[in-house]
Amino acid sequence: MSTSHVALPTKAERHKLFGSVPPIKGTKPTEKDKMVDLQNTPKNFLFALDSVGISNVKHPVNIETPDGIQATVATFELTTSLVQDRKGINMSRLTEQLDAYHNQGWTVSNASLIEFAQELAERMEQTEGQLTIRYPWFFSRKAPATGLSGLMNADVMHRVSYNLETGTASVTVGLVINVTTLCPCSKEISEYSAHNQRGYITIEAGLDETSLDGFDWRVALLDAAESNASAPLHPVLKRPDEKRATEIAYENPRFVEDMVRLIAADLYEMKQVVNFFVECRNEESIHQHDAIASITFDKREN
Ligand SMILES: Nc1nc2c(ncn2[C@@H]2O[C@H](COP(=O)(O)OP(=O)(O)OP(=O)(O)O)[C@@H](O)[C@H]2O)c(=O)[nH]1
Repeated sequence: MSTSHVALPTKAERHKLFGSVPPIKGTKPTEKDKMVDLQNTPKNFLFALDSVGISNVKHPVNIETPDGIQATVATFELTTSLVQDRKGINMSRLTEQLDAYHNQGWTVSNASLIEFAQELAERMEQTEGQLTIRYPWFFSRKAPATGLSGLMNADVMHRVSYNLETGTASVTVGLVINVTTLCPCSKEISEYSAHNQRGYITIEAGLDETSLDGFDWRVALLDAAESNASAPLHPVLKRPDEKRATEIAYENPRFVEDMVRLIAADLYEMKQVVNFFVECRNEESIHQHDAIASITFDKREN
């Protein structure tokens, strides 16, 4: 029988039917100033912590880029250090600060992220404020022969921390970008053709915070990845472009090992980069598995 013409119980009755019950008359205080503040009751809690906070916070943001302000959606991780004699941090203050910045028309830049991390430490009454932001960054890309353009994107990571005791900031940035890699071995041994694949390049770089003026690290890291690949990817390719892109890859064969070494060389030469991590993962087209290579390097130790 159809229920479309039958009068249903009210919504409140329906909720009751499905098990909802009214709130009890409780005994615990409901006013904030009468509630126990567990987080701030001092005691020896055995250890200080490096980092405590919240992750996976999705938020709209405006990002400062070389092509102007870009609106995107970012995922935040907001944390602070924690002293030994406090049980916990006041976590609500993290999203409270994010909302305050958003309402003031915040534009994300390296300087404003450091300012955010410093304010986080002050607001949370802890030594160090830390935040990591990840977002898709869009940039224009022209086809190699016709020059037709389209938008590409790379996944960007920007991590900053600010230490109130030393008054110093630390900055780590990163990028994940896809490229074409063509197998040197396959090119060498085959009568014709060479297998090629989509490579996933991950770069993370610690930056010297004092030498960043005029340095757009997104553009620099993107160039390090793409200029050392067999070929970059393109959103729009007509036939003359496809021919050129295919030939460029054939002219520049790369193993995963070649990729990470060549990118490492570019990062080694960037004076703003202090230390770095590079990984290349190829989704092999002649195997079911991936090929991987990585390097971690610190210029201060080498
Ligand atoms: N420290 C801590 N807080 C948690 C945890 N899980 C949930 N919470 C959060 O506790 C928060 C509420 O506590 P506070 O931020 O200390 O609230 P409050 O003391 O009223 O805030 P202030 O007025 O800023 O001092 C909520 O945002 C919860 O999400 C946890 O594992 N550790």
